[in-house]
Amino acid sequence: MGSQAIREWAGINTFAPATQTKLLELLGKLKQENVNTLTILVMGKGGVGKSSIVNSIIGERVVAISPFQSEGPRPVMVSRSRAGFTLNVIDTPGLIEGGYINNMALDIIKSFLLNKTIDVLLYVDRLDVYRVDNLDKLVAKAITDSFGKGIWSKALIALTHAQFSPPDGLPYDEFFSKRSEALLKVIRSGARLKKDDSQDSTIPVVLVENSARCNKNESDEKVLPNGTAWISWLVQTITEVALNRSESIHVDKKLIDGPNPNQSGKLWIPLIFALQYFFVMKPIEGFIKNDIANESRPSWETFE
Ligand SMILES: Nc1nc2c(ncn2[C@@H]2O[C@H](COP(=O)(O)OP(=O)(O)OP(=O)(O)O)[C@@H](O)[C@H]2O)c(=O)[nH]1
Repeated sequence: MGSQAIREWAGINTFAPATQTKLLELLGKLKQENVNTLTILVMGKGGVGKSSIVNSIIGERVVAISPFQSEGPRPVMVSRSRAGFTLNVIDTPGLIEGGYINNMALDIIKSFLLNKTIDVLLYVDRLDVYRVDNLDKLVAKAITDSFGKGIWSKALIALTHAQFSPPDGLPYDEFFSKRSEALLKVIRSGARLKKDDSQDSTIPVVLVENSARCNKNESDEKVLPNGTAWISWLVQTITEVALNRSESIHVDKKLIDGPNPNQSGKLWIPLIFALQYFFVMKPIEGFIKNDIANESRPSWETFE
């Protein structure tokens, strides 16, 4: 954002009064803990609702939404301030292109994030999906390879299209819990999180309905089919993740470049030389010495 003045977070005024009260209370809680800036990185596959969720949080149409791939330039950071608190939300391009990890997008995201600190990773996917597959695993792996396992301690998952009726009369909360479990399992596996890893235990999952046709309760708050006011729930969970004991992720050159494969290969060179010396050179040397010792001397070398 350079030296540009950060715009006032006016979009908060578009929320229902009850939601506004809750959000201001959460901002107060963050400030109480000396958190005056919060940077949220939004990532996920294409078309899952990443840009829509950015608009939903900011309360304005700040990034372009498209049923096809968004045309707007991304990554893009949207910053808003309110009562001395600054919120930065970074929207990123989808991580999958034609069935593969979009490594170019990943590189662009990494360079964009250089010298920034990620306080929360908002991993976005859809609720109305019945299976997880290898691509989900690859996305989780790509994120871990880029920012380290620690990023999952600062992560939460948002499932969009939450105003959806599960098939075959399956209860809504049951479908939600099955979908979350399946996604968490594949993410853990892709991110190589082990049972005793601190990142593993608590990746919260929240539901989001970005559609303008989202149902509202009597207080005019946008609600899920189970009655939960989701904007407050989302911001509350973001606040909890931001305030958890794990460190935010500072993206520096070392993190972006990762371990240099040439460098790590070089560590083996002295060992290989040592092994060669003891197991190849030494035996050959011994063999030659032995051979010389055993060699019967030619007659012309013998002085009588
Ligand atoms: N019904 C419904 N539609 C949604 C929701 N979130 C996003 N959409 C729609 O899904 C489409 C894709 O949304 P985007 O926000 O552009 O998704 P994205 O993840 O940024 O997509 P990429 O640009 O491909 O990375 C748009 O047509 C949105 O209107 C949601 O919660 N409910």
